[in-house]
Amino acid sequence: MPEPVTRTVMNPPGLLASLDPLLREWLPRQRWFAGKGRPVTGFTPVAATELLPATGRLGLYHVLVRAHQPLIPAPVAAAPTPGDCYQLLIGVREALPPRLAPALIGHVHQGPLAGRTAYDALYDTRPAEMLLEALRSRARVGGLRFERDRRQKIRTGLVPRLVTAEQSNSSVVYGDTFILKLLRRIVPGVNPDLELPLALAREHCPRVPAPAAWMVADLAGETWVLGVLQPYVQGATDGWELALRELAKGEHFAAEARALGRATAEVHTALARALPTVTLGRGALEHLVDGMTERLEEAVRAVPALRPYAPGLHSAFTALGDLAAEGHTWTAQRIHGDLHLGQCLRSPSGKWSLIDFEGEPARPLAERRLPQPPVRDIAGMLRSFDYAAHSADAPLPGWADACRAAYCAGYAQVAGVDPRTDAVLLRACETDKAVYEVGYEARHRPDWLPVPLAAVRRLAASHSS
Ligand SMILES: Nc1ncnc2c1ncn2[C@@H]1O[C@H](COP(=O)(O)OP(=O)(O)O)[C@@H](O)[C@H]1O
Ligand SMILES: O=P(O)(O)O[C@H]1O[C@H](CO)[C@@H](O[C@H]2O[C@H](CO)[C@@H](O)[C@H](O)[C@H]2O)[C@H](O)[C@H]1O
Repeated sequence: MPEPVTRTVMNPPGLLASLDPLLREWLPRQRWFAGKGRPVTGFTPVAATELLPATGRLGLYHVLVRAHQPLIPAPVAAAPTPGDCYQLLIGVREALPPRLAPALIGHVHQGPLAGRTAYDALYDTRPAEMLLEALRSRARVGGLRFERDRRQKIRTGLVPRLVTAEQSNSSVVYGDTFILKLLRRIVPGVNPDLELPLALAREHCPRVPAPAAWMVADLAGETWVLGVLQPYVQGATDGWELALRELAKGEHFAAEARALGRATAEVHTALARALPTVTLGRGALEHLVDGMTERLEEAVRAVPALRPYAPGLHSAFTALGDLAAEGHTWTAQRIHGDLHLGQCLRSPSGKWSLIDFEGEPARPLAERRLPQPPVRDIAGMLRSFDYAAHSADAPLPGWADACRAAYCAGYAQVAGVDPRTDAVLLRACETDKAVYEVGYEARHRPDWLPVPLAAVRRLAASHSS
């Protein structure tokens, strides 16, 4: 039985001074670090809570820290503003056992923790168990508040393991029953990664695992969402893996794409019931077009290889602006915001679920919570089929086109409207997504840059022709 969190010391003295030089080195190397390309020059503590004192065999600290990054021109598009706040769970031991070697942050040489070893405690069993216990028992620990939906039973004794897949955040699976996503870059306010799954649960939408518990910090009159616990879809394969597997076998994926289209439409329909929808008139559409144009300009500054295609890409946005000027309107609603094959899980029985409603991680929270035309999500999925086709060792001609058509047809079956009939909007959204991907890949995975760049070339040519 994991012990509940019992001891809290807010802002333990000297903690950050001990860790500062180590975090400067370690933080930028983390996959989930959002400020890539600019050095970290220091930290401001936002809140630190001692969960276990370092006097014992294991010291444990929950730390919210703002990373200082100098204001130099950002190397790629949509770089976050300086001073992003990160959530860390830091363990401190005399020495690390070999199983925790990948978790090493460093050996502390100064301050009250000098002589000890700091590590990312999410890799460790006991700290992960303590988090689950805190969620189960609705604990309050300093400024940390753990909440749960009492209708979902959370058993004790579930064995934790850290998910090692590439992620924007960090997740721990408990006994193949629950998965806790700890958000890494955190912001104050309502987080769509909790808000939307809760809204969908209220609508009894079976396509999204309903939050079982969540963890927040109450700081200076604001609530910061720190983590969400959801039922774990056992034995699931994500759409990206599955698509690549089928491609490797030379198989088509249209039937699954159609099912994914239906699942997306079910989620959109439920979101439109659960949360307000709005009509986007001329002003709002001009704003949308301006946003897409700015994003393109920013991406061109950051990735000069985009420059020759900018006029062709831009024409997709002006075409949308022209329709708005003619008086066309669109309905907007809350959407997923960053939908791609990796956000779709297929259970062994063939049921598709959608996960990760955080939206595009680099966008400001307020923007991520705005109602959007649902075609934005569809554009994301269409791009994803293209990504998969480009990532295959042996390309299958027509594979992506067949998936794209089947996905739209599946969507139309449920939603009653085929996204392809909205060609100008769909094209603008797909172009915007490809531009976003160029920025994303340049920052996180430069080797992947050719994939969205190939799409950019195609999209630019189709707009200018
Ligand atoms: N409810 C779930 N059931 C099974 N696996 C899940 C579930 N939620 C997330 N995962 C797995 O964890 C990974 C990361 O989750 P995700 O929400 O996409 O995190 P991030 O925002 O960090 O990318 C997913 O790719 C998926 O493999
Ligand atoms: O899953 P996240 O919320 O972290 O989303 C980010 O990372 C994705 C990659 O992991 C990125 O998606 C891009 O690559 C996918 C293949 O790995 C592809 O299926 C997507 O279509 C493509 O956009 C996503 O853009 C980014 O926000």
